[in-house]
Order: sequence, then C-alpha cells, then structure tokens
Amino acid sequence: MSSRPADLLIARAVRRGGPWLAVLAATALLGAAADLLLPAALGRAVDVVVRIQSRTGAGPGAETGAGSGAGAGVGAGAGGEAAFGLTGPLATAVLLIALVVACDALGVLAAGVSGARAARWLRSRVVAHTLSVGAGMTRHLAPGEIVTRAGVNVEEAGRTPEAVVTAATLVVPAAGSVVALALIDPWLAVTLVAGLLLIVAVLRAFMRRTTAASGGYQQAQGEIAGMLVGALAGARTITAAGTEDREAARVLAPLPRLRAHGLALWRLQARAGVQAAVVVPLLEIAVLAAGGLRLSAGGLTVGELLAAARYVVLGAGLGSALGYAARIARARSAAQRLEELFAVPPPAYGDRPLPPGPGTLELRDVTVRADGTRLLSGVSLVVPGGTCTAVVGRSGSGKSSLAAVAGRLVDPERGAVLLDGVPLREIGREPLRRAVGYAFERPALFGETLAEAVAFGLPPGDGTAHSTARSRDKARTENATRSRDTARTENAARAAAVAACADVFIRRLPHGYATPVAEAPMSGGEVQRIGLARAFAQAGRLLILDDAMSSLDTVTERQVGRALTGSLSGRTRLVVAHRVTTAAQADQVVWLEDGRVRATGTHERLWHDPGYRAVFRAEDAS
Ligand SMILES: Nc1ncnc2c1ncn2[C@@H]1O[C@H](COP(=O)(O)OP(=O)(O)OP(=O)(O)O)[C@@H](O)[C@H]1O
Repeated sequence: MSSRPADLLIARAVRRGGPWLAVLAATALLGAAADLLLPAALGRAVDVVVRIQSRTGAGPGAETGAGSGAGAGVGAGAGGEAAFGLTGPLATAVLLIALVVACDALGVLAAGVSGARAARWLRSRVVAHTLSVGAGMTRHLAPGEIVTRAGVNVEEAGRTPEAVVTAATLVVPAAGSVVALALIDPWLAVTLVAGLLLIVAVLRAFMRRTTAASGGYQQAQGEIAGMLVGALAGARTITAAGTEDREAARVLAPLPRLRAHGLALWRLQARAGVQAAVVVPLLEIAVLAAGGLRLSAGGLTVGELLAAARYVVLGAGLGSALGYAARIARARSAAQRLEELFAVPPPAYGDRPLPPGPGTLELRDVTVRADGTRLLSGVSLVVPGGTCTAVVGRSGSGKSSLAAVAGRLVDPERGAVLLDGVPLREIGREPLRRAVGYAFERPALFGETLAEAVAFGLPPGDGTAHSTARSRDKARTENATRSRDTARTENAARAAAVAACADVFIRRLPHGYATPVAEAPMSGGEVQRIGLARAFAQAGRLLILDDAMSSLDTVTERQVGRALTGSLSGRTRLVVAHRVTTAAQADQVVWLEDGRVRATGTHERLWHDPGYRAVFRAEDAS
C-alpha cells in the first residue's frame, strides 16, 4: 500500500493538536534559540575573563606574587572592571538557562495534550467509520484485528505531533549552528555541514527500514488479537472439546514473526544509534581540530573556539532525532493500517424519503455475491404490503441472504430491491432504518436495561419540535413534547414486548424492565424474545425475521405467530421459517433452492410437491 494516504492521515492527526501544537512548536523553537544563544553568551564571558587577565598580567606572573604596588592598584581596578564586564554575559546565560528549562516543561505538557487530541480524533474516526461500514468491515478483517487497530495503532499514530514538531525543530539548532560557525569561521561551518549530511543519510535509511519492520510487527500483533477474539467467541466449544492447548498454539502461531520483527527493530535502533554515536564525536574532533589550527594561526579567539565547540555539539544534536524518527516510522506503519480500514467504504445511502405506502417489498432479478460465491441468483418476488411471506428452503439455500438483501443489510450485485416502489439504495438511512425492523437468530442486546434493549433504535420522539425551538416558550413546549414522545416510545416498547412474549418473563424479574442487561439471567429463547420485541417496536412497515424464533418453545412460538398474524398484521412480514406451522400461517411461501426461487405459492398448494415436503423433513432431521 502507498504510504501517501498514511502520511496525509498523520498530517491531519497532527493538525488536531490545535493551539497546543503552536505551544509545542513555540517552546521547541524558543528552547532551541536559547540553546543557540547560550554558547555565544558563555564564549563572551570567557573572552572577558581572558581580556582582563591579559590586562592585569594575571596568570603565571601573578601567581608568583611579582608586581609593584602600582601594578597591584591597576590589578584591583581591573578586577572590579572584570566583575562588571562579566555581569552582562553571565546574567544573559542564567536567563537563557531558565528559558530552556521553562520551554522544556511547557513542551512536555503541550506534547502530551496535542498527542491526546490527535489520538482522540483518530479513534473517533476509526470507530465511527467501522460502525458505519457495519458487517461489511468484519468481512474484510477479524474483529480482534479491528479492535487492535482502533486501540494500539491509533495510540501509535496519535503520538506523532510531538515527534513531528520536535524533529522539525531540531533542524533549527542544526541550521543555526551552521550559520553561527560560518560567522566564526567558514571552514568550521563546512566541516559541520559534511557531518550533518552523513547524519541525515543515517536517519533516512533508519526511517525506511523501521517503517517496514514495525509494519510487520503490528501485523503479527493484529493477527494474534484477531485469532484470540475468534477463539473467545468459541470458548465453550474449545472447553467442551478440551482443545485449549491446541487453540493457544494456533492463536500464538504468529509469535515467531512478532519476535523476528521486534528484534529487527531493536537491531535497527542499535545500529543507527552506534552510527550516530560515532559520527557525532568524530565531527566534534574534526571541528575542534580545524578550530585549533585557526586559533594557533591567530584567526580565532579562545572564546570563539569554545563557542564553536558548543555549536558543533548543538548542530550534531540532529543525531538525537533518532528516537523521534523511530516514533514517526511506527506511526506511519500504524497509519497505513488505519488507512486500510478507511479504504472499506460504508454503504452509500440516498436522500429520498419514503412516500406513504403499505410496505410492498419487491425484488427484481436480484443476484447477491460474497467473496466470489453467489448466494442468490436472479431472485424476483413481490411481497404485497401488509402480508406475511415465509421463506423456506434447505440449509444453505440462501434464506438469510434473501433476508439480508430485503432490508439492505447487503446490496445486490445485480438487480434491485424496492420498498413501496422506491429502490432501497435511494432511500435515506434514517427513513430506511425506521421503516424496516430486523430480528435475528442470535440477537445482540444493546442498552443498559431491558427496557432500553427493547427500545434500542427507537427515536425518543419524532423530534420535529426540537430542531426549531429557540425561545423559552418553545423550549417548554419542546420539553413537554419530549416527555410525551418518551412515554410513547416506552408504550410502544412494552406493547412490542407483550407481542413477542417477552413481557411475561421481564416482569417476573425483581427489577422488571429496569433490570440491567448484563445481570438479566436469560435463556437463548428469552434473548430471542427480546430481539423480536425490539424488531416489532422498530419496524415501521417491513418486519424481517431471520430464523428469529428457532429457540422458542412450541407454545411461545405459536403465541408469537398469533401476534404476527394479529396485532402485527398491519406490516409487511418476511419470515425465514424452518417450521411447517410458520409456513402454514403465512399468506405466501417462497421456496428457495441453491440461491434461486424454486416455487412461490401458498403452503397448501406447495405441500402437494414431495420436494417441498422434504424441505421440512430435512429440517426436522437436522
Ligand atoms: N459471506 C459469505 N461468503 C461466502 N459464502 C457465504 C457467505 N455467507 C453465506 N455464504 C454461503 O451462502 C450460502 C447461503 O447462505 P445462507 O446463510 O443465506 O443460507 P440459509 O438458507 O440461511 O442457511 P441456514 O438455513 O443454514 O441458515 C451458504 O452456502 C453459505 O455457506
């Protein structure tokens, strides 16, 4: 994958640092400037001392105590002058040191906050995008992989603001040192530039190799997480089969690869560290040697040589960018993995509203394909508004695929699905999701309490009064409307729970509808009933039940079946059925075989066909 989108993503994440980024850059630049000025201030102080010493004749002669009284007087006057002359450079040096310390402290804070903001932005985008793609995302990547990317990789990519800004500001002392050395002596500057070019070459090679190695490391990490989450989903099966050790070995299979990439990263870091560690002192020696020669030739003062020695250390500080380069490299490979998530497009919704209608569902020559396999081929059928259609067929015949395409959980590769004459692709997400309710064989329950689990997905009210209300009166009206809407939602959810035979067992719980979902002791059939209630409450005009009653006992199934043909009969119903009773209650039956419609008609008519009867015998036998 090209690293360009990843680099763009990093740039956008860095920008999320906002004003803290400016603080980070300002403290880094100010600190660098103070660092640059410090050698000059110290050099000046040394030169003042040397000048005073040479004027007073201090040094070897003074140490021997030689000198006249007048000379001593001159020495005392010069000593006072020295103290006075030193005050300026020393005070400047103290101020500069204080500035460096303050910049360091503020820089740490700014780095932390800007990094946290970048990570928050990345994480929100990853989560929102993953959920908007929905089931399509898990067809591309295992859930554990996705979680690793949203967690670990987001953290790595989010750490970039500090690394990028600090690495960029390291250029300032390097460039400043070159300029300062050029002012002292051009040959010293040339020596430093040669050394810096070498350091940049080391850094570039290090970055390239580290990006590749950390990509491999992160991939192995994601694979382990993906397989662990998969294994946990089947934990009961693993325990029942007694295959824990074998599973652990399977989950940890990428471990040798992880280790190899980890070692490669350490090796790269060590090698580049050694290279930088060799180049920097060599550079210092080279500059000092050149400076020493110039000093002996009278072209430099001692203070200038001292300043030059400090400038070369500052300039070669570019070598300390190694740590930042490693962080940027890891962030780039992490950003590439995030880009792979963003590359999976969410379903595009239209903007058409649904006109009033009975809920007539029509499939026109629909073909559905997944991973190269054809799940449905040229399926055409009409479910008249307000009627119930049962979808039957042997296991693997395409019933769930038909249920999925009928409410746009997947899109057909060819053909069209229409609700009341409007192609599903053209309907806006909101009206589509309000019009269609789904119940599944193994529903996932969301919400804190059972009441919320049943009402999940229901709008608290129709919201029309909320959006325009501005004045206080309007706000009061809005609150009243909201309370009315909430009450209406609760009533709708209760009525749906009654129809799905969930109300009976919910009310038997000590806290009834207020029971936290996580603490509600529910059987598979009871969970299915909550799922059914949720779908009954949500479905505006089309209700799709995909094997949603498989765990219900016969009595409960008959009761729910009565609700389907009674209180819910105003809606169009598409019911994937395995039992004869469900098919017999439906207005029409669609019989699928190998992803095609084998026949359509009433159950009574189809029952004459031995093949049709065999579908139910096969279901009973399975
Ligand atoms: N994502 C997918 N990729 C490839 N093949 C798939 C995918 N989903 C389903 N299939 C295959 O498509 C066929 C139809 O699956 P579908 O779930 O629609 O059948 P079904 O009639 O609902 O089966 P069952 O009654 O056992 O639930 C099956 O052979 C299944 O293995």
